[in-house]
Amino acid sequence: TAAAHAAPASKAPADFVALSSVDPSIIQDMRYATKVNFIGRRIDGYREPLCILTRPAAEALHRAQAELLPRGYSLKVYDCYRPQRAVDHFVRWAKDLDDERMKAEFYPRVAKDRLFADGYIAEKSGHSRGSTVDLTIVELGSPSTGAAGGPARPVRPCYAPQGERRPDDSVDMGTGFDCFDTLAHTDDPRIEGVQRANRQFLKGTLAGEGFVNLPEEWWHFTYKPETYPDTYFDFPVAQRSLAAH
Ligand SMILES: C[C@@H](N)C(=O)N[C@H](C)C(=O)O
Ligand SMILES: [Zn+2]
Repeated sequence: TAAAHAAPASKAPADFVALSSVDPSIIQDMRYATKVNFIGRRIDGYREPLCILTRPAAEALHRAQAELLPRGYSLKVYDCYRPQRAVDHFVRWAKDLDDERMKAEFYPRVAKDRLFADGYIAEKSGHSRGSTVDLTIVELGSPSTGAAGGPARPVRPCYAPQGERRPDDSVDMGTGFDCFDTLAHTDDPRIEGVQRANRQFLKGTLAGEGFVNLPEEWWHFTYKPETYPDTYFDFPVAQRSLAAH
């Protein structure tokens, strides 16, 4: 097997693009640039709430979006290219077993020291290779929720019914984004009816454009073939990291 390459450069290669330059209609709700995520702090390396991807992955999302818009739906991305320093932040956080500030919402039923072993977070992530994306589907016309905004509310598990868990304009996928729980497994048999149909709608639409789903997470997809199948980039998430800047 080919060795994994680290890429320390502070700039992205020329074939990385801002998704908004390829498709401005795809909604962006970049959780790791905010405190609304499983750590509860902004993640290292996310300088701006910006979706960056390799051009082929961005163009494939654009094709998927072109199928969804006439049907009254839009894609919404939660995470795209993820610098290695962000993954290192996840790893550091995971070792601090005393920090469970977001457990009650994001991983109530999984021990913190199992999150990597159970496949919910990776020490070497496909996101750092630039062709992996976390995303959902939004029905056009739904009131935008904005992850970081909204009034204070009681904390509820990410697998609580849609009307009880953290507000999100996503169609009902049965859990929220980054819900580290077996209920987030794409084909979990307890997910039925509209929720199962919504997961299949997302997976089927993206599969048609070359994306492969991670079975542990209904929201996680990798475009194949990857432009950089074994390079883990570390440039920050910022416009100025991109060649066109
Ligand atoms: C952390 C979550 N959003 C995710 O992307 N998990 C996979 C396994 C990864 O870290 O690559
Ligand atoms: Zn992911």
